[in-house]
Amino acid sequence: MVNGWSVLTIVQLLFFGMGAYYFFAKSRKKPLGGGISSDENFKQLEELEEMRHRKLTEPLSEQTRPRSLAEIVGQEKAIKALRTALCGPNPQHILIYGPPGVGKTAAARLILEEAKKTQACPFWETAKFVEIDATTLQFDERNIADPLMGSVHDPIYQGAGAFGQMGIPQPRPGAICEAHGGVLFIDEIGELHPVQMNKLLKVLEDRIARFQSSYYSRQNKNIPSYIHEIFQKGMPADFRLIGATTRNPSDIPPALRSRCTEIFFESLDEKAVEQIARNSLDRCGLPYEEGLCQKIACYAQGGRDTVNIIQSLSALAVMEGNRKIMFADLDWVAETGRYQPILRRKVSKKAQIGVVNGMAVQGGGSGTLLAIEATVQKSDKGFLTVTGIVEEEEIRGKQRSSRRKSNARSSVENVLTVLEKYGFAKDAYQVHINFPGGTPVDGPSAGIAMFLAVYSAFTGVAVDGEIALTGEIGLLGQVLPVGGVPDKLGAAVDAGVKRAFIPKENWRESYLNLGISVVPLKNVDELLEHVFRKEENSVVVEDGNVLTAMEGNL
Ligand SMILES: Nc1ncnc2c1ncn2[C@@H]1O[C@H](COP(=O)(O)OP(=O)(O)OP(=O)(O)O)[C@@H](O)[C@H]1O
Repeated sequence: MVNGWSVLTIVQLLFFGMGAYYFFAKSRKKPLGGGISSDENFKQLEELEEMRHRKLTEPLSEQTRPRSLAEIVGQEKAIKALRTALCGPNPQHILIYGPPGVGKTAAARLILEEAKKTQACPFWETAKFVEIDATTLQFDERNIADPLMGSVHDPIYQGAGAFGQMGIPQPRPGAICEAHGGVLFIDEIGELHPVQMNKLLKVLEDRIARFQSSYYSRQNKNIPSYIHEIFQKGMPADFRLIGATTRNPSDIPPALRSRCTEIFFESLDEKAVEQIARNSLDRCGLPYEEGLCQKIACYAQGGRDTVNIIQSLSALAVMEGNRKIMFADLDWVAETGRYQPILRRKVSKKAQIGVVNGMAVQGGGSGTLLAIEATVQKSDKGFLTVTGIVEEEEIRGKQRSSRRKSNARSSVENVLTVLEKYGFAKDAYQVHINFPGGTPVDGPSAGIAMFLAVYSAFTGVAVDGEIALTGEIGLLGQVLPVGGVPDKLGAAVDAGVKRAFIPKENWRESYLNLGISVVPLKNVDELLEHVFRKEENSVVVEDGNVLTAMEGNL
């Protein structure tokens, strides 16, 4: 009996086990949504999990990324402006301009956390920083997928799932909704398609994301109430925008600019690059030869270049088993990476005839010094040659574009007219003005600098090498205001300029703290008075120290 019971029990258990296995195996084979069997699903999940565990070491660029605003080097003014714009009780939308690799993205990534620490700031602890790169956003006219603005997954699509079968359109929120309550950072914002830009402007205005679909009907009872609400009232998209760009402000649509606080990141000077190199090398933990950071600054334009060079140096040290990074290693990295030594122009202490330093702004809004050379020779008939400038400019309008003679070229002609007041006869001289160095000059702000160069060449009086100028010239010799003066003065300070001349209307009290003498001008008479009045001219011009434009070694 006992044996009979146990045989029956064993048989029953056997049948039960087989049944359970049958059902289990069947359920694994049962297709999931999208026609994938659960076996396949398990397999894919396992592969994903394995991929997640397989990690390479953290790249140096990650290790050296600034972790606080204090670690962003050489951008003190811009960081202060960023704090002012975002960390107060009423945060603003922001546009950040600047050359590549100088800390724009790094600063944007840190500013929201900084704002959260401020008492009055409206960002919640959970506020998100959502980052998107405009160069990767392909504009899709059919609006099937839009990671920025969001899209609607209509029931006609394959894989629209259970909702699709019931004819329900499904709104898919984009980055603007994800960033609700926080910050939306759009890198390279200047690359947005004009249609995307217009949609973004609308969202900044309304702070709502709207969704539309021809499959949506208010009467459709199948549609869940939350989807009805999204179609009827939109989805909240109240965020602060931070856009970063390497383009010039004039390339950004005025409608966007007018809604944003504009902040300018500077190109990094040698000292800043050295500091970034020192910080990064310290984080690598490898000793290095004294003076290596200064040498890195000869090759690196900005922070990204610096970090890349150090990444190669540390890899080389590990590969060759070196204990210390040496100059020779840097030479090898520079050679194989095709890094060119950077010419950081310092002004010459020598006074020169027909050579002056103009102050200019280049792409991304950073300041630079520009040499301007002039020669004047007696001739039977007047002749003007200008080299190194943009001869013609294209003006692009909405409907059409047109070309005109460049502002710089017209400005040279103004200069010669003004010089007539000083005894210069246009018809009796051959004048050649040159802008060496390959920086394209396309604006009128070199007016007074060209005037001084030609005046010097015409009179044979040398100009102090440690002065620099910016300002448009009017036909009556007035000095007219120009843009970018703070950046221009920054570049003048870096290049060792002692006196800088600017239009009176550009004057600001803060220029008193620059450590150089900044002189405001109303007209070119004042300029000549300041530059050539003996007692004010700090440079004693000895004969052997005077060069002409042709002899001058710039
Ligand atoms: N001013 C700086 N101070 C410290 N590190 C910097 C600075 N600028 C750049 N770096 C380093 O270079 C890396 C790249 O800089 P970042 O991405 O912020 O440049 P960017 O200005 O946004 O350039 P892009 O316009 O090309 O996006 C940073 O992660 C950081 O390691």
